Amino acid sequence: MSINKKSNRIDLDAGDVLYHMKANSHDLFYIWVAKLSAHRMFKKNEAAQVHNGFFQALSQGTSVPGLAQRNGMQDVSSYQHYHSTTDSYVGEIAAPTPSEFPSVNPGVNGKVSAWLQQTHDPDSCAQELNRCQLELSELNRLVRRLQLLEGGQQAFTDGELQRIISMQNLSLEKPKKSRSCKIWGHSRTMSRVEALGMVRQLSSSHLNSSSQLGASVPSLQDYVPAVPDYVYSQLSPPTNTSPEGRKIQQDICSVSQRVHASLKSVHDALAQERQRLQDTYHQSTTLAETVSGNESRRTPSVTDSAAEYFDASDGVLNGSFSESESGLSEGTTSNSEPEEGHASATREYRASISKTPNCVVPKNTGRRTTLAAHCPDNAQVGLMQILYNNIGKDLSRVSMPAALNEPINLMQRLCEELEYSELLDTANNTQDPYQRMVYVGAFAISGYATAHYRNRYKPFNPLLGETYECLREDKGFRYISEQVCHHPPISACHADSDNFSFWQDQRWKNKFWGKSLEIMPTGMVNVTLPRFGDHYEWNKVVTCIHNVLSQQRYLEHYGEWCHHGSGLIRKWKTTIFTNIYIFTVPCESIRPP
Ligand SMILES: CC(C)CCC[C@@H](C)[C@H]1CC[C@H]2[C@@H]3CC=C4C[C@@H](O)CC[C@]4(C)[C@H]3CC[C@]12C
Repeated sequence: MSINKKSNRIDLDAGDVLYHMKANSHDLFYIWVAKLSAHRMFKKNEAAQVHNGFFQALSQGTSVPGLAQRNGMQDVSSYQHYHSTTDSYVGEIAAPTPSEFPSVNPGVNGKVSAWLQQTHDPDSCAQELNRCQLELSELNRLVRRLQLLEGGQQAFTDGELQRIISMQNLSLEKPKKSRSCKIWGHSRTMSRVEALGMVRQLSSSHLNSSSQLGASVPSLQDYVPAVPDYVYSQLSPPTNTSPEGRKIQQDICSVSQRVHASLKSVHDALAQERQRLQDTYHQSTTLAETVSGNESRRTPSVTDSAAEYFDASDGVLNGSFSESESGLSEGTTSNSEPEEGHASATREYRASISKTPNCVVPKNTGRRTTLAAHCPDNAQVGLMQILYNNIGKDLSRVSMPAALNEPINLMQRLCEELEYSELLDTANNTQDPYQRMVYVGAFAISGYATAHYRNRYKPFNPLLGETYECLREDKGFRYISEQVCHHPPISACHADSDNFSFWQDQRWKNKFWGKSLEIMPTGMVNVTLPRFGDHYEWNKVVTCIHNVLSQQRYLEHYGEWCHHGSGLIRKWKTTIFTNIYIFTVPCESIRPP
């Protein structure tokens, strides 16, 4: 979690998802921060506690608290303790010392806690059980009311029971073809005394005090099966027909169904967790067989960096790290394929637009079609190790191996945002202002088109004062840019053509979250269309490099994107999930008077 007091912002890294929240007032901000901190502390303790339970269970070979319920309720006391601590939001149990679990090393402990932290909703079971307890109290109340209604008797005494049994001529012999006996699994006939004892216990102790209900649940389950249906049902023949009685019966029915549903969901959740635990266990044992000596490696802590790009340093390659660690092995060869595919698609597209009458595209520009140098294979670069060695440091000061770089700098990369400048040409030749806006909007997101293929290398950070110029005769524009600030890095650029002018000065802010890296651009992008005198302006969305250290690296672009055009003001809310879909929702469209 990171907070920004000035802007009342809270950023939360929840593993797969990053949440960005902004409180409307300072008070609200402080309340949120206090609650989130309390929650985080609680979660930490809870993880330590459950973790503790798991290891105790593993080392002692007993069942886990909570699961114990299903395994015959032997461990009810520990379950209740766990439950009560989660309720009161107090985590009194400290993480176990390594000596408590001699068989488990700290690395594994850390992994298990991390695993537990990722559990979908660890306290949903506790909530569900709480709800269940309330429902059972309600059920108890309803049953008692029904009893009162039916005869004003709260519980059966020995004498009363005997009287009822003799009066009603109840049979304590098991009926031969009874189906109910199958349900409870009884194979012998009960004696009169046994039946009376059980019914008495059931009626007096378990249906009496609602406050004890939680504690009595296990014994209720123990006893209820002991009373065969055929005896119990005969004790209270369905004589009651009053509307209130019927209503209570209906309520009992619906509350029981809810209890059943709650218990079922708890059961499902626990079964799911069990499965997950099993899977993780299998995975880690297979991994442990292939990778050795990983104990000392920890996940890097979340570091906040106001800086952006790392200067490259040659020869810092560390070939000793495993492929899985560097996260760059996969796609080394396959990566070229999509690049090629993309290049040929681009060529085809260019060929198709060159046929359009509007565009005059010189066929042979003499420009190179590929970069002079190939990207080196950076599969062996141990990013993890580099980050470990620099935990807590400002990442902008950390030297990164040049093998991580593509052979272009950031200003060149920014020039690629003009790859689909035909959209602006078309906009400048479109009469309908709304259509123009659409073309400009399409151009604004076209800059992200390569994001899917380009997530393995980073551009070089330009030096202060470095310039880059690009003449695109084929597209009819010229582009110039300069690095105007080194710390923080700010690149300014300007492009001109007959159909448009384009300029931007972007400052990049980075946030490293441990698993992902967020790039937050600040500054506006501007486009003017000379034919109509339109001026469009928009901000850039956040680019997030997910799984920055692993093989499943992918880029995601998200955020609110406001797009203003002269004559029209349109706000778009845009979320772009690279490789999946681009989702743009126009929020407002106002034509000023
Ligand atoms: C080498 C590994 C570890 C990291 C790779 C980082 C790559 C994917 C990062 C580093 C710099 C990033 C670029 C920085 C700035 C911009 C401009 C923005 O308007 C669109 C995204 C874009 C173009 C980013 C795309 C992703 C990017 C290229």
